[in-house]
Amino acid sequence: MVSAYTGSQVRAAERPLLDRGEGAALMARAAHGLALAVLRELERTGAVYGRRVAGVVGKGNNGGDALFALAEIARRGVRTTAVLTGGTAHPDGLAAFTAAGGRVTEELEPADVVIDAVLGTGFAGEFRPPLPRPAATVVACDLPSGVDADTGTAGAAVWRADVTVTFGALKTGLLVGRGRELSGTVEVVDIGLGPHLPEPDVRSLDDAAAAALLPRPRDDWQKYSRGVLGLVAGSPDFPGAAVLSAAGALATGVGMVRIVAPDEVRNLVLAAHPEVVGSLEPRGRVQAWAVGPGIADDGGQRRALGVALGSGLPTVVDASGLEALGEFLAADPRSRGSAAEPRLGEVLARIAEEGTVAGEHLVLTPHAGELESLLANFNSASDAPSRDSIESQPLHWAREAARRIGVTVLLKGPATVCAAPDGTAYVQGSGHPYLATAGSGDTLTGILGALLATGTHAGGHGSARPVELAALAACIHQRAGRLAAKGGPYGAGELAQAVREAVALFAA
Ligand SMILES: NC(=O)C1=CN([C@@H]2O[C@H](COP(=O)(O)OP(=O)(O)OC[C@H]3O[C@@H](n4cnc5c(N)ncnc54)[C@H](OP(=O)(O)O)[C@@H]3O)[C@@H](O)[C@H]2O)[C@H](O)CC1
Ligand SMILES: [K+]
Repeated sequence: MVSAYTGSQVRAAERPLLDRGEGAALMARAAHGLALAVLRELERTGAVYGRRVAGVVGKGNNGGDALFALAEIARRGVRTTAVLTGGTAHPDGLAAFTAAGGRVTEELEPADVVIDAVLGTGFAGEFRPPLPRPAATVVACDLPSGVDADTGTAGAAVWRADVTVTFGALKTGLLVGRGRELSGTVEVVDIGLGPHLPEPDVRSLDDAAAAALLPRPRDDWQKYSRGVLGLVAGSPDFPGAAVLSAAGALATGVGMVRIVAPDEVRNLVLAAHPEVVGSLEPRGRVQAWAVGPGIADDGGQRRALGVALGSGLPTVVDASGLEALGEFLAADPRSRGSAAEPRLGEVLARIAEEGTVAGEHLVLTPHAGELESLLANFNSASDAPSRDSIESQPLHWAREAARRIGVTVLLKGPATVCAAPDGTAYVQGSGHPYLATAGSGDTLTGILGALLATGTHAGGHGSARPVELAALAACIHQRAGRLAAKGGPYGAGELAQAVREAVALFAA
């Protein structure tokens, strides 16, 4: 499991050590880690001796780290220079730098590697780098200067780093938003903060954590104990969405898929997957629902949405299902209140056959545009975010939507953010650009539906939270995207085989 922390969490973790007078030791560890990373970059591209490294150095401790690192690098026979952007600089760092032969310059001198150390976690407000980004390899000290360590937001001119060497713990802002795009390869240097770190702000599943979460069938289970997924998907205009989501579910592993769809859609699904059973209206018991890919604006599928939402079972709502949900929210005057309430449950109680409450078992899987409409419908329009702000602050808005609506949210984007109503959040950011293809989302809905059916009910794996399974679904989907991309671009129809391979990797 990868854990990430806000800038303030890391600064609070440093506090007891600084109070014990260990600030210089912390900075020495940070600087040493940074120096090693820069030396590695030099070695990767040739010799070390005689090369040139320049620092763009601010007046705070971030600049201090860089000056100590430059001093260490200079002792390896590298020519080092520094531009001091704040007029002053960390006094001990500057003394070490000049003692090692480093030169302060007015202009940035040509260099093989440039260290970006204008600002670190002390950054607040707005920032425009004092110089244009050089063509050299850029190594960011702690984080690219001007990236907000908590949110990942950054001004337009903030430099893109090739490598970011971050100290003490991974910062949330390097996982999401522009911070993710600007940080390049991220390396965490341990400076001894471990015992002082709180619960992480966000987590990300690595392969081991994904493998531990993956529901695995037991020898003595039959298809019903493995879990049955009810899939409400496809319409005469979009029959393929049903085929792709069924494929995603089957490739992930589930006891059975029951599809609720019009005849022509069912026939198509059955032709591709004869093991699927189906009907026009919801029939038979299921352990989870997946609702929405390609559904039409007709009474039957609306009713099925109501049945799913009213069942109290784990349910993923995607695509057209989200539109329908948005209309329900908009139509109910009680959904137009303050930000914190009313809860979705009050609205759903009217549309469902049985009363229900919203809860983390409902997983909405919007992209930024869909979340914009959902929140606009849910709130008084005045404090609903624009699509742009959702895209620049995906973690904030996924969390906020989960809290306001009272559900689990999987927000799609360059990095997928999964958030539960209590603020628990996961970020999965290792997809492949080819994954952005028509039908890819339908496959994801199938994957998540299967995980909810097998991973949350009492007869199954049982203990996983929907937010964890949402993160696992994103992780499987992204791994599948990378596996499928080996041979070049692909259509979503080819993803299912790669989903099976990804699941096999995690199950091994
Ligand atoms: N604390 C430690 O011993 C360790 C710290 N590490 C490194 O330190 C930085 C954080 O250092 P800090 O000095 O707190 O802050 P910065 O260096 O990031 O920036 C400080 C100054 O920048 C100015 N500032 C803030 N926002 C802006 C802005 N938008 N534009 C321009 N300038 C800005 C601010 O000065 P003001 O006078 O304007 O308030 C700050 O003084 C951390 O990132 C690590 O790199 C090590 O990890 C080791 C231990
Ligand atoms: K920096």
